[in-house]
Amino acid sequence: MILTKELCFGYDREQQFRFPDIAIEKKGHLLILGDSGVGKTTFLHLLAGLLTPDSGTVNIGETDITRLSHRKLDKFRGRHIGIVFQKARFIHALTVEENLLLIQRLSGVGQDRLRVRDILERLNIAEKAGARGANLSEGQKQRVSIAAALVNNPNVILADEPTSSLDDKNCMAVTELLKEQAGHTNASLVVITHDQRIASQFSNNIRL
Ligand SMILES: Nc1ncnc2c1ncn2[C@@H]1O[C@H](COP(=O)(O)OP(=O)(O)OP(=O)(O)O)[C@@H](O)[C@H]1O
Repeated sequence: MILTKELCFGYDREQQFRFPDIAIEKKGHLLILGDSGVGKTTFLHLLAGLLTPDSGTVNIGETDITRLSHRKLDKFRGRHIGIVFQKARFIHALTVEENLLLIQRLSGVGQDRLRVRDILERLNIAEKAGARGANLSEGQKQRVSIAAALVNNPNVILADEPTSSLDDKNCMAVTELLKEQAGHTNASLVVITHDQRIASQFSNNIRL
């Protein structure tokens, strides 16, 4: 579950953002639409605890993440928040499987090879487990990015423009996949985008 209240943030004094309150239950989805520059990524980074608000709260389950120390927040994020970045972020010297195992180890949950295999199979990229980043297509990189966000079974999945570089067919498939995976792990899903194509796939959406 994710709940925000009266979130305000400014990179400087000139431009202050005030975000709408959101409340998403387990297995709930929210699509956040908005034109370029309105603050979508900023909002997502506040939800992920990557930025600290000037005021307001972000509750994930019972925890107000705005009150955690940096160290506790890093640990909390690793265990409970999965972020699908627009561009896949992984270590190219390692294989897909090694990258996912590393994410598990760094988050302190312990390595679970079966979970890694399972998530790769569900995302239809199991045959790429031994491949390195440079040898993957854009669509495959996108799926690895989703696998990386989901490998620790997060309570909240935050996706930053997950479909912007995809064609119509893959765009629909990735959105469905995110919703399906969120349902599978009882997670709350927040997707931010300026991609109007996916608006109809979400019954719950707001515009910034
Ligand atoms: N690190 C930063 N320092 C200062 N200003 C920033 C920083 N990051 C973003 N901004 C500014 O904050 C505003 C909102 O940026 P943000 O990336 O949140 O928008 P967005 O809606 O996600 O845009 P886009 O759809 O183009 O990615 C922009 O005017 C941007 O220039």
